[in-house]
Amino acid sequence: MAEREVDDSQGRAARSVPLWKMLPGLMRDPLGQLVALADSAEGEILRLNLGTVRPYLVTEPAHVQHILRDNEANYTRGGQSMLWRPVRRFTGDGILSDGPEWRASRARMQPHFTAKRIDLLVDSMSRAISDAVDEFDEPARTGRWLDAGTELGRVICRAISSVFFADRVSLADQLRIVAAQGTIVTALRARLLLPFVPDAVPVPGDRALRRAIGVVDDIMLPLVRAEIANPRDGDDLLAALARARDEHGRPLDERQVRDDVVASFATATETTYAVLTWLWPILDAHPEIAERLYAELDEVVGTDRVISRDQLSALTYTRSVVDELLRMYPAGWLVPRTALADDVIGGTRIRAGSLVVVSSYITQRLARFWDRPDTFDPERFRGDQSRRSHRYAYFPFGGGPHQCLGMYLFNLEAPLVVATVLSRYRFRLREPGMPPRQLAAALRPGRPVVMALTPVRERRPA
Ligand code: HEM
Repeated sequence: MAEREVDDSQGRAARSVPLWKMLPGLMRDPLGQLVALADSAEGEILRLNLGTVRPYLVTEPAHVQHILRDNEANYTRGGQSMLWRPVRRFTGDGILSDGPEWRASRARMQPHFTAKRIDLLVDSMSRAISDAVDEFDEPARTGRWLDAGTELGRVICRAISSVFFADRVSLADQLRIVAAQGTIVTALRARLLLPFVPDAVPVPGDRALRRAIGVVDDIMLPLVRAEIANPRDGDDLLAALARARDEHGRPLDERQVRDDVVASFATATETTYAVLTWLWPILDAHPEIAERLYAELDEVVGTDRVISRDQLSALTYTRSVVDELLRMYPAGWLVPRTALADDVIGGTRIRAGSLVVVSSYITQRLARFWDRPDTFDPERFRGDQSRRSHRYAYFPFGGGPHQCLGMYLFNLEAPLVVATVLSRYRFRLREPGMPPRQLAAALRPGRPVVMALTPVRERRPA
């Protein structure tokens, strides 16, 4: 199955895996095949031979740490990197790029997303989520089917919009942006799967991508222009970036503001939506875990509408369910880089200019680091068991200087959404069973998750 390249320079050459030989399995279950390959390599770095593109597949936690943190300067997201080049058509050259533009964006945005800053949002976010979840009362009474993804999109927008644009973008426009992002994520699949095709050569999805970017720009650009012309005092990201100055003391141009607000809103909604949509089929498939979760919610939240800070801290099982969701379905499953200079990792030589692929999905399912890796088991994240063998055996939010900016936001928002919905309603899926995984920029379910809700009990008046 694998051949070793001949190389007499420093470090040994990576074992080359001719992926075309595995094509039938790869077509059926690409991620499953890559996990099996990584398991059999026992930590060795592999070179996946896809013909014109030959990425290194790096799965060992210590090697992941080398790329994302210890020698991160050698591994860039800039240039022609897989995933990032097509993503930048939508998000521009700011926070999702690399080099000086990224550094400047990160420095401007970081203060908005610190643990301390996010902690101040507990009460307002909990209220916003409660108000959004109130809208399930009617479909729960009538038994109407709901698309979990669409409904979660609405709840998530209500939860986080104040962080991004105060009340400047209506819920309807936010939902149009979220829908356009869905089109973009899917339209980018061809570029993701065909990283060697230059931008000038059209691939399926290009037209849908352009149209969807147009939808976002039609909403955001006039707004950004108006904010720059008349800066506000607000502490939302849009107001702050519209007031910001670059290192020469000049205001940012409208493109810079648009790119960073759009990039962070898109990553915030897309990832949260993707992870939480997996929750329903998972709970449906594991009634004992669902019961345990309901018991905690019953005890801690009871009939309260708005979850308090103390209640949130007491929701430890809910937290573990979310952590385990992030292990098995990490939305940011693919973290590619391009090596700038030759390097040696664990004795294997990495050649300058080549693509290096790190994947939380693969590492978080390695049998050497995870007992029963394909079993959903929140107990892994409880008490003593939560001690990891290696920091980078679990890295749903990446690591090093590019570590997810929204980690604290997600860690606040996700348990609040889960607890608010499931303390009030039980659900029934229209189509039981786990959906296939859609390999797009985020790891989404490959079919809609449709469900009906029923109220747990009569609600206490507000
Ligand atoms: C389930 C939730 C989320 C997951 C799994 C996730 C995952 C990730 C990962 C793996 C990275 C590292 C990318 C890299 O190293 O190249 C990242 C970066 C990033 N994430 Fe998240 N993310 C999530 C939620 C959010 C939220 C809520 C926000 C809202 C602000 C956000 C904003 C960002 C941004 C702006 C970056 C780029 C940071 C940088 O390069 O400096 N993410 N995320």
